[in-house]
Amino acid sequence: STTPHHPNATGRSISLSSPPSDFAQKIDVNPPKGTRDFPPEDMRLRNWLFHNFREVSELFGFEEVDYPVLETESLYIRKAGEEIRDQLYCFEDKGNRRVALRPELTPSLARLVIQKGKSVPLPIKWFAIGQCWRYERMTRGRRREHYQWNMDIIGVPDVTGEAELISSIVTFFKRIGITAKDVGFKISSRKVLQEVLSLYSVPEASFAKACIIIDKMGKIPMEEIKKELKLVDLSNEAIEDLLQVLSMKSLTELEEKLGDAGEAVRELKQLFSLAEKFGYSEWIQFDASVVRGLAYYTGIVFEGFDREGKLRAICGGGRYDRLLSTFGGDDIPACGFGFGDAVIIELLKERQLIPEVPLEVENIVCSLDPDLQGAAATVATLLREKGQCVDLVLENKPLKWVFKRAARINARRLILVGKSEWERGMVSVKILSTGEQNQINLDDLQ
Ligand SMILES: OCc1cccc(Br)n1
Repeated sequence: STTPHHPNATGRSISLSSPPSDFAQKIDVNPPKGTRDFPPEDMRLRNWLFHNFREVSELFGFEEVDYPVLETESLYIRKAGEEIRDQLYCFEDKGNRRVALRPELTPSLARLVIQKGKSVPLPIKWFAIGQCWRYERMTRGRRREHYQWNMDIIGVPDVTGEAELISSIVTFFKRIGITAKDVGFKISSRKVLQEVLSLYSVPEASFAKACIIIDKMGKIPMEEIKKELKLVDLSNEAIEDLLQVLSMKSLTELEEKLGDAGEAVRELKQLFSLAEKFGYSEWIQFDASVVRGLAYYTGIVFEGFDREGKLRAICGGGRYDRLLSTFGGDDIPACGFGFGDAVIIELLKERQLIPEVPLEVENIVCSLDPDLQGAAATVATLLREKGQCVDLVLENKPLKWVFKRAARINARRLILVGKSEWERGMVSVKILSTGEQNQINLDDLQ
């Protein structure tokens, strides 16, 4: 070839068919701010986590669904002052449509349920694992994407729905070695808030906004909380009473305040009674301060927390009986939860429960002679057709290189295709853990 050869940064010679000025400027090899790559080792851990999400969901009889990561922006436009709205990853597409990268999965679920209408019998039990996005100023250096496991039950009005969902999360925790000593669930109901506010004839429109403000308790100063509650028309008396109720940690105390006639107390008592029957009482506690930060919750709300108090909420969910009707659908009761892929990994690291997820390849196959590359391919195919995993050495490499690769990929067997054996229809099989080596007839290879 007449084109000049220039060694590039890696020392490999490449033929520069065009003048050096076109030589590529090195790109930024990192992913966009706030996003992650999943190289093989991380991907194996993520697959392990998602496999457990899926196994539990299927154990509970839920069906997997998925939706586009891109949705119409209007799905998330709620006027309750939610953080998820402030951080919406939204833009106008080339068709002048306002679209957004989904910040959560529940609105997509509501959209699909309405789309399916009567063709899907109730109750619907669906689960999904999907990447969700937020555009947060990188000042806080937080992630802009995470994967969320969701389970939702549509069409069950009673707290048996929430009890079932919490049971599924407890089942998940147990499967990965997390116990009630590591994690608990704080449980309350937005009906507590509703019943307190109704004592002060607070307008319905203020309810969702008040919830979002209260969800910021512990994150912003109490004076700021009170100021914001005043701005949504709560009187000082209502605010003081509300804050007093929100500090309650016992259902008995709550019952003394609200009486036992209201839905809030009745539903919470029923949920704690069901928890006994499911066998997860030691995992849950009443905590009136839990309201969660999504505007559409209408009843029971819960969040999983690490008892050492070092991490952010592990998961969260609750009842959202009005969401479908706000999208123009029928008034169908619903409950669900979201479980992110990041905090749980931080917890497993804290507890030294990150599992070993090694790469495991059954066979590495290589030819000892360049003329036997085809024979090696035949052997690889024969094994693969029997369901055996094979790493086929694709180039003519010295044995030292092959052994090094076999160790790196954790291969159990090395299959060598040599001239003299091949002529007798045989290959050499070496068990790498013991060094035991035998010549095997191709027909007996399995
Ligand atoms: O949990 C709120 C949330 C939503 C989208 C992306 C990330 Br990271 N976090």
